[in-house]
Amino acid sequence: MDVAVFGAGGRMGQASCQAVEASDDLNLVARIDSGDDREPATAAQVVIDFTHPDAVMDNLQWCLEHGINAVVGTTGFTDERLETLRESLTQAPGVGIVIAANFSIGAVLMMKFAEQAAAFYESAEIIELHHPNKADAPSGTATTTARRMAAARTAAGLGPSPDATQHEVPGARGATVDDIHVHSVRLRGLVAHQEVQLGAEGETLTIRHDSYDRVSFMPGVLAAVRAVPQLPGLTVGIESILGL
Ligand SMILES: NC(=O)C1=CN([C@@H]2O[C@H](COP(=O)(O)OP(=O)(O)OC[C@H]3O[C@@H](n4cnc5c(N)ncnc54)[C@H](OP(=O)(O)O)[C@@H]3O)[C@@H](O)[C@H]2O)C=CC1
Ligand SMILES: O=C(O)C1=N[C@H](C(=O)O)C[C@H](O)C1
Repeated sequence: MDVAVFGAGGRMGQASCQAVEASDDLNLVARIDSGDDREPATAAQVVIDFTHPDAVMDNLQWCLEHGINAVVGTTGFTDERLETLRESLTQAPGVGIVIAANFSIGAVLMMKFAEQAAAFYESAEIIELHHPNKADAPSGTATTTARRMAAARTAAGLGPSPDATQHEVPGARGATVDDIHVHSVRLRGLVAHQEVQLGAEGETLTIRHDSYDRVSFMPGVLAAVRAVPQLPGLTVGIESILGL
């Protein structure tokens, strides 16, 4: 299968190019960076996009106009953006887009376990920790985890986590995503890490995932690349591709 990488010179783009080139069944036909002509990518059946939240929607519009499938790891997907893509996909029959906030197997499992556990604990908070060159906060993984946990909590009849704070320095309690507090650490030496902390009377549960190297994302990226031609429309997350 012929593959193009958008954001090829970036951290994830470089790792993706290496992974595609190392695969017997995939052929890297274009490396596209900001300002490059995308024309060489018209030879691809699948585009991998690891660019920037400000660039990704335009890139995907281009893919749809050219009938090219896409595997997208770039963050910044709001419900509105996903709805825009669903509408655009109706004009591009047969084309598939897979978007995942995190392609590492451990992170996919961490999100699933956190969602399962969320219904059983009165308190829940998320701490995400990343390298200091990351453009966005909170991370896409933390936002996705918080939304899934919040939905599970609501379904279980739980309200917001108990919190008697009345006086705080602004930001001390982090951001809130669907009523779940999310704390973002940016630290030289880190790659991508997340801890979900849950608490009930007399016990806590911590679910932690660490990506120490960007190779950790590649099995998930390649599984999505191989699957997307058979997945017309929008697929969010790779759980179904991994058979979870
Ligand atoms: N889903 C997942 O598993 C993962 C997702 N990510 C996400 O992937 C994204 C990229 O992360 P990372 O690789 O660390 O970032 P980098 O900044 O290292 O790389 C982004 C690259 O995209 C290029 N770029 C920007 N705009 C365009 C465009 N319009 N067309 C083509 N290339 C473009 C940049 O070029 P220039 O510098 O010249 O602007 C840069 O080379 C982020 O949103 C990040 O959160 C990261 C890791 C895992
Ligand atoms: O920018 C990163 O590095 C990462 N971005 C994704 C996110 O925002 O969740 C995935 C992973 O955490 C690494």
